[in-house]
Amino acid sequence: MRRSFILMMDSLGIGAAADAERFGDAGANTLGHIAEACAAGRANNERRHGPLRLPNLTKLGLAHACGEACGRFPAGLDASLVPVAAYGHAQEISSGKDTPSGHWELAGSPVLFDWGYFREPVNSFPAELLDTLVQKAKLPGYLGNCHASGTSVLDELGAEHMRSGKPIFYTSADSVFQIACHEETFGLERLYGLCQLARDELTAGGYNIGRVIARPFIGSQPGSFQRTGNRHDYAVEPPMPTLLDKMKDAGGEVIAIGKISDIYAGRGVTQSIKATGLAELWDATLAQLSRAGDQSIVFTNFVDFDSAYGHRRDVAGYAEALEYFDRRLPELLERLGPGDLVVLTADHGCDPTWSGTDHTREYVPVIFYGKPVHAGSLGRRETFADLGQSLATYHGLPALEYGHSFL
Ligand SMILES: O=P(O)(O)O[C@H]1O[C@H](CO)[C@@H](O)[C@H]1O
Ligand SMILES: [Mn+2]
Ligand SMILES: [Mn+2]
Repeated sequence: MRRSFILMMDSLGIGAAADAERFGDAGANTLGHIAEACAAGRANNERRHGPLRLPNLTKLGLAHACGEACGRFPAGLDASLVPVAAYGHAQEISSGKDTPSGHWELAGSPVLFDWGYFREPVNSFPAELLDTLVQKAKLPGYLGNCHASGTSVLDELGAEHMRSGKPIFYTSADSVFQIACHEETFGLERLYGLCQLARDELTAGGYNIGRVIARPFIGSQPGSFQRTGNRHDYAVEPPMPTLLDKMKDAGGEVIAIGKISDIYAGRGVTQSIKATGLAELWDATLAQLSRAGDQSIVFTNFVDFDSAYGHRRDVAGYAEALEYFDRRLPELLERLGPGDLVVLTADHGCDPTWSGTDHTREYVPVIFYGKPVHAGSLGRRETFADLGQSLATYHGLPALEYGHSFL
């Protein structure tokens, strides 16, 4: 029985990529800087303190991969452990450092074209697009129309949104059109309808925008507003066939957990399972140990690293989340069958010590663990697609257009 469990640790970069300068990210290092802050006692909160404790991830070679990627072993982690998995780091060939690019490239479909972006910090969106949305969705107007952090924008405009019924439109350095609306006063279904309309208008208008994202929230006043797990991404489809497509076409299973199905616009997914928060994402993943059949890919996106800690520049929170992830890992590793493969990777960086609130262009970890894999260093991989190509090889699927298999 051949099965792969892909654990996508969203935003866990392990060192500035060779082309990071182009993104203003030379020197960024998500894992390295978190470890450094922890070791220096600068990442304490009510639940964690002191050096970063990741014994299980270190045993799999995460720290060694980071050391090879950036030339410095992450502070406080155990360099004497000999990794029991194949480990390395991968460079991204896609033009952007966004979530779809990272996920699609991993699956053999890099984004070699440039996305459209809304670059202006204020008045970011074209007036004709906004006018069309107001008119077609019968809106009383809109708020925002700027670059913003999705939590700060709620503190600034959430109350006005509740009073006026005007949706909050905002964007970031990513190719995104985000819409924040109150789940109760505006309505969740109405928000989804508005996002679908925005998706259609952006596609028809040739704006080349990767995603529209519904950002529903609850609460009654600034400071108490909270985004909910009903976030929904409306992505365009990957430009070429992916590992997921090939598995589905071959009659196998592709079980997408969390945001995965949204990110691939449903393409190649045979079953989509919703889960919110690291604990639920882990539970849903582990449940597949006894459910997924032969020739299946179980693919989980652990989004919280990115959305709850990376973008929020919350170093202690990110460290705490990594330690939680590390504690759950044995529940999977100890129950693997002889044909099970565990893959750990990331889609980009989001260094919580870096300026701004955007992603960072970094190498991502490549970790393959299981009986079919020889432990040891894989070194630097030229593209994330090497992961997908290796999985295609493992499952006996037709080759992907990009990537070299290391299996
Ligand atoms: O600040 P929030 O809303 O979390 O936005 C983040 O999430 C979006 C998708 O990755 C990006 O635009 C990024 O900036
Ligand atoms: Mn991401
Ligand atoms: Mn992000």
